[in-house]
Amino acid sequence: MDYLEKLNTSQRQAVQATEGPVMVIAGAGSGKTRVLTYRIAHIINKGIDPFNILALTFTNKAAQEMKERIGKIVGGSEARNIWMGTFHSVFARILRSEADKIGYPSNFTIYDTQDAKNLIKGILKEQGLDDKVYKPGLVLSRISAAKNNLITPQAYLNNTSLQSEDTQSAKPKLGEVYKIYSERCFKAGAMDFDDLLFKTNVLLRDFPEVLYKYQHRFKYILVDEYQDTNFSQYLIVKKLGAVLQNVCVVGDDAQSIYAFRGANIQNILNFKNDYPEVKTYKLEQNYRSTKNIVAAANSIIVNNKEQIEKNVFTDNIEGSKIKIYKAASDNEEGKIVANLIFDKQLSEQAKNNDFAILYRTNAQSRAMEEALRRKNIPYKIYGGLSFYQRKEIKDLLSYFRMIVNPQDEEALKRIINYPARGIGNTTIDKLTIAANNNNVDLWTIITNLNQFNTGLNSGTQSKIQSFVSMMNSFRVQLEAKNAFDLGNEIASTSGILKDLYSDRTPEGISKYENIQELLNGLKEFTETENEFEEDVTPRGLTEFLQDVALLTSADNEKDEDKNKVTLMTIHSAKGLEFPYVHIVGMEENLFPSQMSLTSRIDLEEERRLFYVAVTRAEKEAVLSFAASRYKWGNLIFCEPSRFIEEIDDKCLEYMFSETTQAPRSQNNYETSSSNGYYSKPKNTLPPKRNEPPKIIHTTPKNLKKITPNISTNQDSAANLDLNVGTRVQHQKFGQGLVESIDAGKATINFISAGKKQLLLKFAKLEILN
Ligand SMILES: Nc1ncnc2c1ncn2[C@@H]1O[C@H](COP(=O)(O)OP(=O)(O)OP(=O)(O)O)[C@@H](O)[C@H]1O
Ligand SMILES: [Mg+2]
Repeated sequence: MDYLEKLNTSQRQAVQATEGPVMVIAGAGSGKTRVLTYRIAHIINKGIDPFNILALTFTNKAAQEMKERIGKIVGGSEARNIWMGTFHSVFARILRSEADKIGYPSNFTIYDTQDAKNLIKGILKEQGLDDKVYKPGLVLSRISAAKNNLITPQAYLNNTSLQSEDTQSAKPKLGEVYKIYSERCFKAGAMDFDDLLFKTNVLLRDFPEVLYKYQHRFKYILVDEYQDTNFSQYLIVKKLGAVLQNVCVVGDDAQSIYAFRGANIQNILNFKNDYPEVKTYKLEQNYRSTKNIVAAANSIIVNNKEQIEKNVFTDNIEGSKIKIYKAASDNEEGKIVANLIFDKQLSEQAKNNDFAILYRTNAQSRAMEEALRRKNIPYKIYGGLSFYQRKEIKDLLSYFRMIVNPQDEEALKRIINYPARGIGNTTIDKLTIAANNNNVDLWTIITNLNQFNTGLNSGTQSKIQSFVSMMNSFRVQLEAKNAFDLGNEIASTSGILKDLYSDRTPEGISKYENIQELLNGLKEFTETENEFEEDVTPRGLTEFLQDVALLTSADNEKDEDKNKVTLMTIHSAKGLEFPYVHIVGMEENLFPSQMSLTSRIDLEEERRLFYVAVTRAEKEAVLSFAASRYKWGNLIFCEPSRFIEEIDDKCLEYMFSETTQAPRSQNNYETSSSNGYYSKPKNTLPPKRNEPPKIIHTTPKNLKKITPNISTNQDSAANLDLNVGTRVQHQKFGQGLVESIDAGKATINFISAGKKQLLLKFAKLEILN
């Protein structure tokens, strides 16, 4: 039990109190996430099957890291079987296996924000509503808020206060848009992100046997960052934990920063009401940061009226003060930060990945990126447009999506005329009207053109028909081909590769390379083996899409990104830590943001955000602000943020004086080369283009190869008398029911592990009935 020695007394108590409800509300860096990690390891060491543990984290990457750490403590490969991930990814998995109950196909599509907005735009157009009044983003956040509070479209329409609120804001039709939006998603076999939680709630509410099953499967439930759960998430945890009550939540009310997305700090207070027996543990020692940083953070957060009182101290060193830099402009701020990072790397032998630059809004990254490039400092940006949201990637993925689920209308609209095949917007509008009039989906219309009155001429009809036959030719291969082979075929046959190859602008070249990168990803996905040699659950496009749809922006990190400076918004930095943290844009109207200045509640949320930012730092936090910056094309003058003044003066060091406009380190500026351009880092230069397009196949290095060991297992397999309906026991997957048998392969639905396809000649199965 030596791992328990790596915890302080209260951490250890929280880890060892495995039975019954437990809550840990404690300050930043006090080891809450560490407690969750060790607690899970401890539960496994007590003999609980990892399949019976549900752990919900803020990103999938956090889940991955936690699993690795648990794996090191408990040994073996058991940790991989824990049900761990974000709320969205865990419940998407559960919804897939229960989809039929709520009328969805198990291969339902997950609409991202962009798909959802496009759908809303389409609905507004059809309904003749002005999208300047009904701004799609705003409509979507209203729908999202309704879903997260479990308000159905019908309940929305019946709710007089919601209705009058909408009427007052000149948007009386919002309820109807919500209703049509939900119907369209359903018809398209699609769920948006909020649906993943909303429908889970519906499932657990309307199907007692399903609720019972998961209540008993998840014997232990753990939630990190509990302060940022919304009502929908709160209710799922409450329902699942209601019987066994082994629910452990950890969080920090001072770090609640997602109220704008429906997170509800009340969930912490509710927890005590729901579980009167709850054991609460205080963690007061910060292990992350220097005394100076902890003192600064404490002095920030006391300005908030609404908070649970906490005492946070640290035994770490005093550390240097928090330095504050002033820049004349946002570009100069970028240069200052890049120079400071450069200098620190020299003086402290710091690595690139020891640094993070945090900002309030994504737009601020530009000035930082430019300055880092000038100094040849490698960096990576989290958030912003992730790889999978780039246009060319979404186009190809839309082909995949339609092949898996042909009802997926947003995917269909993206690709029916990409690459161009003469099917214009008017045609798509006509098809949409026909679909709505007949209450069917678009795919039904285009596969049965002669049965519906679409008003399209025969030329257009035949173009649509060739699109349909191409898609059908892909669809028939879905089961037989692996993700890479089929994906590769689609990229060439659809004409996407050719289209992008013909574009020789730098953007075109980079798009082409992105597609190659996606195909490499498919190759790797295809070749990654399932853990057991008998497990031949296919790795096709269906499985690939399931993995991709739920990646959060923090989950996209590639190996080559490991040693880079991190640029991210403060929101996405939650839970992370870095030796050196730069918080930039410390200006009024930017941080705190303009929108927050009218109410105390919003201002307090901004202050919590600042608290989160400062507490990411281990050794040093550096603040900077610009005296002017461009906003919407206009130069505006800025005042330093009020948050700077709120920090205890003892913790601060001002690196400028009001008379000298420029900061001290100005002399270090690198002058730009004579033509005013900087050179790009070598690895981003486009490749030479005199060779024909070529897809590069990478094979992951650490791939283990199967050496089938037929002789030892064949005999036992031959003796097995398996039939559909036979109950079996597998050494790792536990109990399951045989659903089908085909050519030496059985599809078995395991109670804990879900559906697997196993090769019978290898599978060590025991028959139970
Ligand atoms: N008892 C301990 N001994 C040594 N290091 C510890 C101990 N507890 C926590 N740490 C370290 O302190 C750092 C902060 O811990 P952790 O990330 O778990 O804090 P947290 O409370 O989850 O922070 P946040 O509120 O930012 O999410 C980590 O690097 C962790 O490994
Ligand atoms: Mg944490």
